[in-house]
Order: sequence, then structure tokens, then C-alpha cells
Amino acid sequence: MDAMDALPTPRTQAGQDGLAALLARPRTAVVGLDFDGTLAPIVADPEQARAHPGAVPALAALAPEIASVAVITGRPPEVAVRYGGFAGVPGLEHLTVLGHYGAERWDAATGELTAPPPHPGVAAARAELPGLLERAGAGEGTWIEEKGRALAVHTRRAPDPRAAFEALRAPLADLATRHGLIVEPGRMVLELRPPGMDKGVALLDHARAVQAGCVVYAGDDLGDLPAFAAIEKLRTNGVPGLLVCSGSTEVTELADRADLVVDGPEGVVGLLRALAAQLGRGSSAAS
Ligand SMILES: O=P(O)(O)OC[C@H]1O[C@H](O[C@H]2O[C@H](CO)[C@@H](O)[C@H](O)[C@H]2O)[C@H](O)[C@@H](O)[C@@H]1O
Repeated sequence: MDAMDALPTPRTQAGQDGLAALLARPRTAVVGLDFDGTLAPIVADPEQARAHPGAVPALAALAPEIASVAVITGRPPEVAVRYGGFAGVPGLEHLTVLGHYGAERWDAATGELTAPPPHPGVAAARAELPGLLERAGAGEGTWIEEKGRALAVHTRRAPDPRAAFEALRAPLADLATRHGLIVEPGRMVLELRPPGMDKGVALLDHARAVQAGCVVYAGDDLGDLPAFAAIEKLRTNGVPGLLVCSGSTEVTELADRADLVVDGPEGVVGLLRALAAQLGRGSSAAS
């Protein structure tokens, strides 16, 4: 989307209905957004990921016009808040960050973090993981991200990222099963995490809590598919929704299912700016 930020037309009728509902009744709308690949461009080093420079201004312009903005991410919430620059921003006083796929929650209004006790399987997997990677022949560039409640094995910096990813799938699945965990596959990452929560559950719970009249969700990766399914479920219950794919060449599953495909984080920011402009705050949504 360019600087004009015209509001695009979703390619499906259901998506058009979802967008129309948001524009007609913005105060009932929830906008859910993934972080990496959606609000933040993908970079080789996960510690260097930061929100697109236009993301916070666009969100700050949009948030006061709608019921709620929720960032729903695989990241620990405090990391998403830090890398996103979401704390203490006028306009984002009621932002919610649902981190670890919804297992943890951070509310901008209070600054409070809510987190259940850690799953014991993560500590057990942590102890075994370096040895397992060595035995699996994971070489230079394969890297463990310590996430506290989870462990992520990244292959983006391996000489052949896709081959390294595929080679680790089976051994990591075995490790996860032995310790009561699941493997969450993503963009050149395999994450070992506790079961029982996903972005769909997180989005549905949040939509219910704020009594949403319509729901928009934008994501880019496989972990966002449950959130897409949640919106499809809400639609069958009469709650309009809009599925947005932050498009990339790495993952195509979301584009196939989305009502609207935009060009990565730049396109997502353009969409947020266009929504804010339509709802009357466009002049403050600097690029
Ligand atoms: O749910 P998300 O907000 O999309 O988080 C999913 C994972 O994102 C991060 O990894 C991804 O982004 C990195 C930085 O751009 C990139 O290097 C990596 O290849 C991607 O998979 C993050 O590091 C993980 O912890 C998140 O679970």
C-alpha cells in the first residue's frame, strides 16, 4: 500500500461484510495483529526485530476509535512490548498483548503481566536440547532462542535454512512428545512449547471479553491459522470478521484463506493507517 493508503476491497463477500461492519460500528471492533512478519519485518536475528516505524503511529490513531487492539504473538509479551515500542504511547492506553500464543497477557492500562506457572517439560527439554541438536547434525547458524516458557530453534541463519528446518522436525517432535510439549512450526523456526493454548483460543477469549461485534485479524505464519479459524467460527455465529494476510513468499497457507492479502508489514501499516483515516484520526497517523 502506498502513501495514499486507500482502503482496499477484500476479495470475498465475507471479508467485505467484515470490513463494512468495522466501518459501521467501530466501537465494537477488535483488531488482532501478529507481531513478527506482520507488525515487524522479518530479519535474520530475532533479537533485532522491531516494529515497522509506521506501526505504532497507525495503531495509536486507530485504537481510540475501536473497542480493542490486541497484539497476539508467539513472543513473550514483554519482548513484544519492548521490540514494538508499545508502552507509554498516547492512544495505546488500552492495548493488550497476548504473548506466548495467548498463555501470557500484558495490559497497557495497568502495565501488569499475567502468566500461569511454567510447564515442567520445558526445563527437561532445555537440558536435552543442545545434545539433541549436536546428534542431529545441526551446524553453524542453527540457534536456540530462550523464551522462558518455551524454546525456539531457529534455522534462518543456517547455510540451507529449509534443509536445516526439515532435518530437525522429527527429532524435535520426539523431544516435545517425551516432555508433554508440542512443536509449533513457523518461518524457519521450530518452537517447543506447552500445549493447550493457541492464537485462536486467545482471540476468541478476547473477543468474548470485550463483547466484540466484529473482529479483524492480520497474520503471516502458520501459528496464525488458528486465529483465522476463530474468525471463521465467529462468522458462522453471526459476528462479521476480516482475515488479513501479511503476504510473504515463505508461507502461502494464509494467503489462500485470507479475504485480503497485503504486502507484508508495510502493507499492514498502510491498512491500519487507512482504517484510522476512515474512522477520523487519519491526520494524526504519521507514516
Ligand atoms: O507470533 P509471532 O509474533 O509471529 O512470533 C513468531 C516467532 O517470531 C520470531 O521468529 C520469526 O521472526 C524472526 C525475526 O524476524 C525471524 O528471524 C524468524 O525466522 C521468524 O521465525 C520469534 O523469534 C519467535 O520467538 C516467535 O515465536
